[in-house]
Amino acid sequence: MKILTAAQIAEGDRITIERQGITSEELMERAGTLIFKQIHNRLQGAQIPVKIFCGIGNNGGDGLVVARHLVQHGYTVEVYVVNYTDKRSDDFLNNYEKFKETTKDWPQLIKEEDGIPEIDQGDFVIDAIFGIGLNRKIKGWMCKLIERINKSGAFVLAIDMPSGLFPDKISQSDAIVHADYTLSFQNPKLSFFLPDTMDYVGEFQVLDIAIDRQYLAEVKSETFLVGKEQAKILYKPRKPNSHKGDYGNILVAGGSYGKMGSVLLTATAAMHTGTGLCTLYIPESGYTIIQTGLPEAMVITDKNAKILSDFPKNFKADTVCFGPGAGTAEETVHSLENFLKKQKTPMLIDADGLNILSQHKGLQDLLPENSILTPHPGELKRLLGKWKDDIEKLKLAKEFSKKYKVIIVIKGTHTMIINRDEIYINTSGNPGMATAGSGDVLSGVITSLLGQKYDPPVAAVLGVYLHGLCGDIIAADEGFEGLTAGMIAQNMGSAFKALFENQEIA
Ligand SMILES: NC(=O)C1=CN([C@@H]2O[C@H](COP(=O)(O)OP(=O)(O)OC[C@H]3O[C@@H](n4cnc5c(N)ncnc54)[C@H](O)[C@@H]3O)[C@@H](O)[C@H]2O)[C@@H](O)CC1
Ligand SMILES: Nc1ncnc2c1ncn2[C@@H]1O[C@H](COP(=O)(O)OP(=O)(O)O)[C@@H](O)[C@H]1O
Ligand SMILES: [K+]
Repeated sequence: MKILTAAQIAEGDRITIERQGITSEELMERAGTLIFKQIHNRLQGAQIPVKIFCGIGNNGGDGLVVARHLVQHGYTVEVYVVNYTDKRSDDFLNNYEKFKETTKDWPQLIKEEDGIPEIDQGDFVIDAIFGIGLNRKIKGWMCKLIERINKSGAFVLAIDMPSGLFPDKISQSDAIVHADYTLSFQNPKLSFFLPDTMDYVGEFQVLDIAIDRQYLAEVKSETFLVGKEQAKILYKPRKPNSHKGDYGNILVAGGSYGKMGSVLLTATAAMHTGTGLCTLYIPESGYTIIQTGLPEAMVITDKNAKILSDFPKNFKADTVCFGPGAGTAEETVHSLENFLKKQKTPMLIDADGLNILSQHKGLQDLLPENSILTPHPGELKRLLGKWKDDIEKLKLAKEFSKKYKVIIVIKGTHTMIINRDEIYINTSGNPGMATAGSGDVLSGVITSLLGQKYDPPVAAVLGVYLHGLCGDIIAADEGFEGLTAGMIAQNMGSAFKALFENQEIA
């Protein structure tokens, strides 16, 4: 699914109105009615005090539609218009009149701090102050209103977006509604997925308001959401008439004394992702650990007992994963440099491999084209330098991706795959995966797909999705706390199976 900018969403509304031969008020009625139905489904007529705060634009208009339906269905509703200016939108005004006609009552106007009502913990607050039209930071008494909403402890439902949040930039103000739930129209917004802003959104659901399908199909976006539907079509079925040589001969290089488990996890994950042949290149002291832990894999040992210092001269792999547990010793820098010089096909660099690249920037020029880097935020900061906010982080990552012709997988709650100007936002995974070694497993999954000749951007996008999906499948049985990286590595097969099953896990 595409992530659209505020301007593209507004254009979608305009085209929909034109092509469907409806008025903008009818589109607003459609949007507001869908929100009402969701609320009505949840509340089932319960007499919870509902307080709706409406701005004076179309987000406020949506709020008034919801308010009218709630009143008509017998809910206890207080409607407030956050009247910071009298320049109200036409569709707001139409619904303002309609509300009065239907309910025989005007909403209450808030024009200053004194007019802000008390909000109790037991209230159900609907935030319809600002949506995608926010174009500057919120000032004055409206900050006090937002502060009161946030401090109230009431359940807060945001319409389209929490007020104060921009769809695709970061607010420098803390006057942002902290929603428990957001019901958004048609396409989710970028800020729903960024670490800086996602907590304001709470849980969210996207409602289909039937924006023109042709417009949605044709509109150009460089930011995409990856769910099961998108991941499924990337999968390449295995052929009956095939042998292990068809599924990649990969090399996993890394490990150091005390950190041999990392490469074991990586290689185990690769084997369970369908790799034909897997060889590990590890310090000599890891030999027994790996041969016992993963009998399917072959092992070549470095001459150094505790760290990598060299590279396997007479070994040719389809792709290489370098870095898990490797450390950053001078000898290991030399080892990575040799791999980079020798490997002509895209490879994957993770963990200490990335730290070495950050400390020895000259090595970045040696990265084979379309290699994949898989940093967590700490590793990314070392690689790119500091950023002001998540939007600048994405800009820096795109610049790095273009300069070095590589793909960057920024790991996190919503892992983002950066391929030049494109961003793919992953939707699978859960907090149970915030556990030691789950990143090592991801490296094994993506390297395996690279070895199976998936195009590097596809290997990254599909690998990240499957890794998260596997985590979700395990968490469904074991809970978040019970989930370990080893379980993900061992159970990757279940993620492939779930790609083609109907039940909704992620
Ligand atoms: N056609 C329709 O009727 C539809 C309406 N929708 C709703 O329309 C919303 C967008 O409506 P609008 O474009 O009217 O914008 P908003 O209702 O989000 O904002 C209203 C106006 O406030 C002003 N403003 C922006 N930032 C401000 C600030 N910090 N302080 C004071 N004033 C500020 C701007 O002039 C803006 O146009 C969406 O979020 C959604 O809720 C659509 O999503 C669905 C279709
Ligand atoms: N809250 C979360 N929700 C979804 N996925 C998560 C969450 N926390 C961590 N992950 C995933 O787990 C992995 C953690 O990787 P990383 O930080 O490198 O761990 P390690 O270094 O221990 O291997 C990443 O793929 C990340 O996206
Ligand atoms: K809102």
